[in-house]
Amino acid sequence: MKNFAELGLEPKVLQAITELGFEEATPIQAQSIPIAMSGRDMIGQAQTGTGKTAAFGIPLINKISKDTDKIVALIMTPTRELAIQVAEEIGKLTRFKGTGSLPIYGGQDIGRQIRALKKKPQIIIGTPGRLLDHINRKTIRLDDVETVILDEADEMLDMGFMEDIQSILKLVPEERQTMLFSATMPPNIQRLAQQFLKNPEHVSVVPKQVSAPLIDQAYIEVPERQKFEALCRLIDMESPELAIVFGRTKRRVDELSEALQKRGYSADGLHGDLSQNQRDTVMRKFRDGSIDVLVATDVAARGLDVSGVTHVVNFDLPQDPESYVHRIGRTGRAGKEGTAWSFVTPREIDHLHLIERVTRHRITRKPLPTLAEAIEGKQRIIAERLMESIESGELNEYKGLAIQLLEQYDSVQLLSAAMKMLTGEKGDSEIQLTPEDPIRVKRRYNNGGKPDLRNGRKPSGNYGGFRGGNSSGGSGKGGYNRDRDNGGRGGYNRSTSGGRSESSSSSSSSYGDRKPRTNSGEGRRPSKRDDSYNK
Ligand SMILES: Nc1ncnc2c1ncn2[C@@H]1O[C@H](COP(=O)(O)OP(=O)(O)OP(=O)(O)O)[C@@H](O)[C@H]1O
Ligand SMILES: [Mg+2]
Repeated sequence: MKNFAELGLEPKVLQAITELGFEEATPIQAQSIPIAMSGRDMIGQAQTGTGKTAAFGIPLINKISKDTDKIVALIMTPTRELAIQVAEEIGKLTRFKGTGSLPIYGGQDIGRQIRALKKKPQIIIGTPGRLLDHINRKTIRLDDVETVILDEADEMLDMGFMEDIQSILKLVPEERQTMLFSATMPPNIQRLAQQFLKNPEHVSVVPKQVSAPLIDQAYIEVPERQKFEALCRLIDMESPELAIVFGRTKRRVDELSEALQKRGYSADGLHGDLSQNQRDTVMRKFRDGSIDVLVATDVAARGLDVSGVTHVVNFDLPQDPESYVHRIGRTGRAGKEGTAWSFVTPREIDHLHLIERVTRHRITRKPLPTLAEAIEGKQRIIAERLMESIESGELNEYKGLAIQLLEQYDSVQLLSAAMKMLTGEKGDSEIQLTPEDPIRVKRRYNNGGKPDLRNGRKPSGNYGGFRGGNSSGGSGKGGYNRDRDNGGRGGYNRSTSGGRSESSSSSSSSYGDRKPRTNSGEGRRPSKRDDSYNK
């Protein structure tokens, strides 16, 4: 583990890191920062939630001199939400240095962006489509850009941004530093790297397993028709702090979030067909904890960093094993533990085995939570809420009536009735969701071999597969393993308590939907990508 102070960063950057509560550099940070500071091009791969944003953000900010009013750095991300989230982290890191930065993404009023650009930010964080729009309008000039960062590069290419990225990169002076972060290294990423990076250093934090080790993974075999009941029981039993439930299609997400609300859960849905405003509102509520369950399509699978997400539920299995890794990676971040549950219909068991094979991780089978477990979980929460209420005081105005009631009824009986009401039972009204077809194993995976997760081709070159995949071309060491058994958290710690409030400032989240890889519903869109995210 490396201390940030050993990396030779300037004091104002170090101060910002301390303020963020980062104590030690994560492995990807410890390896990337010195290379980035040397000015070399680089390619980085590491597991979800291990701090890749700061791995490029810290050296970038360290490098920028304050006296310029030109755009000297460009960060590209696949979705609007990520542009905003990365901009926020950059904003925190530039706090003492005062470097200006601005997110530029589709769905936001372009006039407003043009006005903000007049304030001369030095770092632009944007989605490719909207960036190109500004470049064509000449409201963004790239002539002075010295550093380019591609975050989630494979995802950007998957979404059909290859041409946009190429057009943008061609406009950046050749004399520059380029850093590319990607989960996978399929041939098209390698081509992009060959075309635009100069002799890049590979940094790959190679895990034994593909997914983060702090995520407990389980599955429940459940018929399609019983999934909703299973979800309610699971939520009751586990009482997550914050949970993300992934559904396969937009219709599914709508139906599911509505059904959960009907049953009294504090849930809301997120997908690419919602208006920008609705998406902002849902994300803000989720970040500040005023909703506990976010039901989402894969739009929320990548990069999203919300602290306090203790549970991820795959209500529907994802099509790709890779998507599974990204989805569950929304929990178990920054050294915290998390739990991932997947619902698997009997016909999807093969698909689950495929996910296990590709991720090299066994997913434990667990029984459907029983009604008794669900009720017990619910009651535990109610008891906690009652105790919190007692501690908060302010009960005086209720006391008179309480005394009266106690004269009439037994205290246990009274309290039980109150608890029953508090469980928010709105009756177990029969809820039926429109069934989804089971996922089938794609032929390309059926060879029992190790598939290239993107292109159905064997990985070529030194590296393939997931972030930090099975073989690495990089200088990766033992990876980002936190050894639970010896009680150590070999990982990294935040000194501040973190918690929800930390991210609650990120009010204006917005998403673009990704090009779905599903075979139904939103997957049927013919276009290469959903232009709503960028334009
Ligand atoms: N050195 C550190 N110490 C403690 N926390 C950190 C450190 N670096 C980053 N974090 C925190 O870890 C969380 C995850 O970071 P980040 O979003 O950059 O992960 P990522 O590797 O990009 O994940 P993904 O693959 O999902 O995009 C963030 O909340 C970030 O603030
Ligand atoms: Mg990231």
